Order: sequence, then structure tokens, then C-alpha cells
Amino acid sequence: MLRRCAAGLRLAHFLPPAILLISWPAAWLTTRHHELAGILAVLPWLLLLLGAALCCVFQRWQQLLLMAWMMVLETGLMRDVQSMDQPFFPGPAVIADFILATTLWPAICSVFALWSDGRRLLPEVAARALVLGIAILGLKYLHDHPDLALIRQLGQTWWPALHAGWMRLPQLSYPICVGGMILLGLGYLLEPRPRHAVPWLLLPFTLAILPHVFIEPQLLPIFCSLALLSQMAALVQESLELAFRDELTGLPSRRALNERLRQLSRQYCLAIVDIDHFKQCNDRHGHDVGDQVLRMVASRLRQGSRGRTYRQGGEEFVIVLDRQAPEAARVWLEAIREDIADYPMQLRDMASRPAGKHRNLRRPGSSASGRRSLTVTVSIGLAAGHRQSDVAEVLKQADKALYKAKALGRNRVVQA
Ligand SMILES: Nc1nc2c(ncn2[C@@H]2O[C@H](COP(=O)(O)OP(=O)(O)OP(=O)(O)O)[C@@H](O)[C@H]2O)c(=O)[nH]1
Repeated sequence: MLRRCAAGLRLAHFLPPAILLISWPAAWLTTRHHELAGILAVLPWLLLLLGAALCCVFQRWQQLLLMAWMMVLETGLMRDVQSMDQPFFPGPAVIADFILATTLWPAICSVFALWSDGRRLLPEVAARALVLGIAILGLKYLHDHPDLALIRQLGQTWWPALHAGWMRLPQLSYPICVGGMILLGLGYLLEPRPRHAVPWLLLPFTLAILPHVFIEPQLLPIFCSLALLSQMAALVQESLELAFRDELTGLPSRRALNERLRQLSRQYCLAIVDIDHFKQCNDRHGHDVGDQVLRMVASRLRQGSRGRTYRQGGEEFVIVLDRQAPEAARVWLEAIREDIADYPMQLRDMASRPAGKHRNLRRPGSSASGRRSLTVTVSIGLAAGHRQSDVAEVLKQADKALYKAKALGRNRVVQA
């Protein structure tokens, strides 16, 4: 389980938002030029419009509401900061806004990011909009009628021993932020998607930036703009992954393979890997077990990879070995074939479990561990090429070699 989670963890999900968020000092320096400073007032709104358009195109309502939530906070705090006569003497309304913003921000940010999309669109959007509406109305009410007792409660230092000097926000913000990061981290490990990675990075960055906004108000629109851009980057990245990544195995899909094949030029090898008797496996053990087998083979191919593995479709994978001689490729493919054949795959005993919503319960009499093991073999066809123009022909040769491997009894590598 842990290994599967670690395999799902991808630097590419964290890199774009990390670069964007880290670049805030550079963006802040540019606002020192008066001509550019004016742009800041409208930039977050323009980005929100662009983000909203992208969310509508990709039908990502929860990201849209998350962006709206960022904008609400930015607008509210900016209004507060601009309404103050002196930066160091905020009134009770401003203090109420700030304390609520710093505690509610990480909480709502985590809830929205983890609230997975359901099938019924309208109730889903309505429920999220309701949560957001209640938060906004609560903020507005407390801004208009600051409740000093509540402000004191939320803003007090509950655990003085744990309050370090660098903590400039109300103490409650920190455990909420850490809790949100833990939940988002778990959410990411269970379902590695950029939309979990972005808020995970946003939370600590926001907490680091917020204490400085009363002295440097421009930080608010800058940070909000960068946060909106990170959300948009995640949106585009997720859509690209949908198009270029196979959801079941996590491997790049056939579309990505076609792109890669167009870039091959010098010496290369193409190997087609096909699971043996996969139809029988599906018929005997069920489609769920078939999917488990596909994921296991994909993970063995990826882990032992000297090249890049793609899921071509069904139970077929293609490995692109760029700049590799066929002799070396063959040795490595033999090793991977043996590795798969020797792998004792543990199956959850689906057959001994009740169907429907009780499928996670064990039937009386089934084994305590509820596990069986299964061995899987693959056949591999290998072909080598030297020119881009040969790619289609090399792929055809690899396919022929694969059929030969099947005809010779399967569980073997045949070179064209
Ligand atoms: N579980 C599962 N099965 C799939 C998936 N995609 C394709 N299949 C099944 O894969 C099987 C492919 O079987 P065949 O192409 O007949 O070949 P085979 O049984 O593997 O036999 P040989 O290739 O001759 O060893 C079909 O039964 C498909 O339904 C998938 O994503 N999940």
C-alpha cells in the first residue's frame, strides 16, 4: 500500500505551484514600479475570470469555489488594510476579519480540496456554495458587529508553551493549518492529483504571508494572483493527465505513446508486452482481479524500467527503449519477464465476499486474511530500429514477434 502511494507521488504535481508561490518576492519587487503597481488592483480579478472560464470548460466547480474563496479573502482583507489610518492600530472590525480569515482560510481550503466531485452536479455545487455563503455571511456579520468576546477567544494563545516567536498569527490558525495539511497529504496519497498538491502548498505559504499584509498591502493581490495561477496550472495539468495518462495503471496512455514515437530518431527498441491468458483470468477471478493484475504488471514494468512504459490498451503495454541496443534490451526484458512470473500476487478474496454495498465485509467461513495468490506471466515481442521513418514498421515487427512468443507457448521474449 505504502509503495503504491509512494509510486503515485509525483514531483510534477508540486513543481508548478511551488515555483509560482516561491516567486512572490520577485513579483513583489516589480510592484515597486509605480506604473506596474496599478495593474495589481485588477490582476486578481482578471485571473479569477480566466480561472472561472477554465473551471467552466473543464467542469471543475470545487476549484471555482476555492478560487472565489481566495478572492473573498483578498478583497475583504485589502478593504480592511486600506481603511486603516495607521497600520499598527487596527480597529475591532479589522481584527475580527483578520482572525476569522486566518482560521477559516485553511479550514475551508482543505474542505473544498478534499470534497470529491460526486455524480449529481447541481446538489454538489449548491452544497459547496452554501458552505461558502455561510462563511462569507459569518465574516460580514462579525465585521459589522464585532463580538469582542469571540475575537478574544479565537485570538488568544491557548498553549503558550507551543507558541514560538515566529508565530505571528492567532495560535489557532497553526493547528488548523497542520491538520489541513495532514488531511490534504492523505488525500493526495490516496488519489495523487494536482488539485490536492496545490492547496497543500498554499496553506503554509498563506500563513507565512498573512502576518505581513498590514505593512505591505501589495502582498495580498500578488499572493492571491499567484495562488489563482497555481490553481489554473493544476486544472490544466489534471486535464492533460486525463488525456495522456491511463487512469487504471497510472502509466502514460496510447496518446502519449504516439507523441513519444514521433520523437524517436536514432537507435531504439520497441517492446510489446502482453499478459498471457488475461481473458481467462478475468473470466475466472472477475474484472476487479483483472484490474489488479493490470496494475501489478504496470508497476513491475515501471519499477524495473530502463525505458518508458505505456499502456497501449487492454492488456498490452509498449516499452520504448531509446538509444538501446537490442542485445542489452533483450537481457533486461528477460529479467523483467522473470520478475513478473516470480511475483506472488496477493489477491483480496473477492469471491468470498458478499456483493453490493457489503462487499467489504467477509463472509463467514472465508479465510481470515481473505487473501489468495496468483501468478501471472507475460509474453514480449521486441524489435529494433534506427530511423524515425521506420517506427511504424518496427512496431509491426514487435507485434509479429509477440504473436510468435504466444505461439511458442507464452511467458517468453522473442526478438524480431
Ligand atoms: N479487467 C480488465 N480487463 C480488460 C481491460 N481491458 C481489456 N480487458 C480484457 O482483456 C482480455 C483480452 O483478452 P484476449 O485479447 O482475448 O487475449 P488473452 O486472453 O490475454 O490471451 P492471450 O493474449 O492469447 O494470451 C479481454 O477479455 C478484455 O475484456 C481492463 O481494463 N480491465
